[in-house]
Amino acid sequence: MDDSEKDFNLKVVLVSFKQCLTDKGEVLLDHYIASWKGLVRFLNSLGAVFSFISKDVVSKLQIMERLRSSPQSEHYTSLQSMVAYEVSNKLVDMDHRSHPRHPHSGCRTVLRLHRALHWLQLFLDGLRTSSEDARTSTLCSEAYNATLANYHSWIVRQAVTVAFCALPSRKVFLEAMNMESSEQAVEMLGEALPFIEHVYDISQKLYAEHSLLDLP
Ligand SMILES: CCCCCCCC/C=C\CCCCCCCC(=O)N[C@@H](COP(=O)(O)O)[C@H](O)/C=C/CCCCCCCCCCCCC
Repeated sequence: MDDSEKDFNLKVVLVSFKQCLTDKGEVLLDHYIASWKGLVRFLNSLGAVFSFISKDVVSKLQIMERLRSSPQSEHYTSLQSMVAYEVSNKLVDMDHRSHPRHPHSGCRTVLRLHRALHWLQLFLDGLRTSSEDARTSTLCSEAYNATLANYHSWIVRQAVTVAFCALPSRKVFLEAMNMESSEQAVEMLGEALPFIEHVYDISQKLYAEHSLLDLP
């Protein structure tokens, strides 16, 4: 793991998902983007084998940041306002088209990150509940096969499987969280996971209500 990440505090990143949520159950995009930027920073610390993943996430975050700084930025303060604006203005490609008219809509872009958040939720819970000798590649694969793999091509799935082999041990992962001990790291995961789950569940319900879960 890259030494420059020694000051990386994953707790700040994971708990930052709590800041995404308002009392009214909105998911704020600025905090959502910031949380993902923190995850990318951790991903980059794992080495170049994950760069193809990191580049994809960064490209999606750049799309969202462009929308947040555009003349329409007021419509992109939350996932809820984004969905309402893009759906009502027909800015979302709702079916499988060979030449999408809105390949970089916020709804489509966030959906990819939303699916990845489900992977993260399952992976972190696996890390939290698994035995000390559990293989992180297995934890990652199980979470991936239950989530993102359903939306990826064969070639992406193969590349991901190879990348998983480069993952550090569970012990190294927990140490990377810069907590006092593995036990405290596991405890922190237990504190942070509900926030991630809540963001995921609200987003899932929002997308399902607007039939956006299968955007091409
Ligand atoms: C103490 C534990 C801390 C764990 C923190 C982990 C931080 C992980 C950071 C990011 C997670 C992965 C994000 C993956 C986003 C994938 C988005 C996606 O599905 N993109 C595809 C679809 O986009 P469009 O083409 O439709 O625009 C894209 O086609 C695929 C790109 C290739 C990358 C996909 C790989 C997914 C791997 C998921 C497992 C990541 C393992 C990271 C190792 C911890």
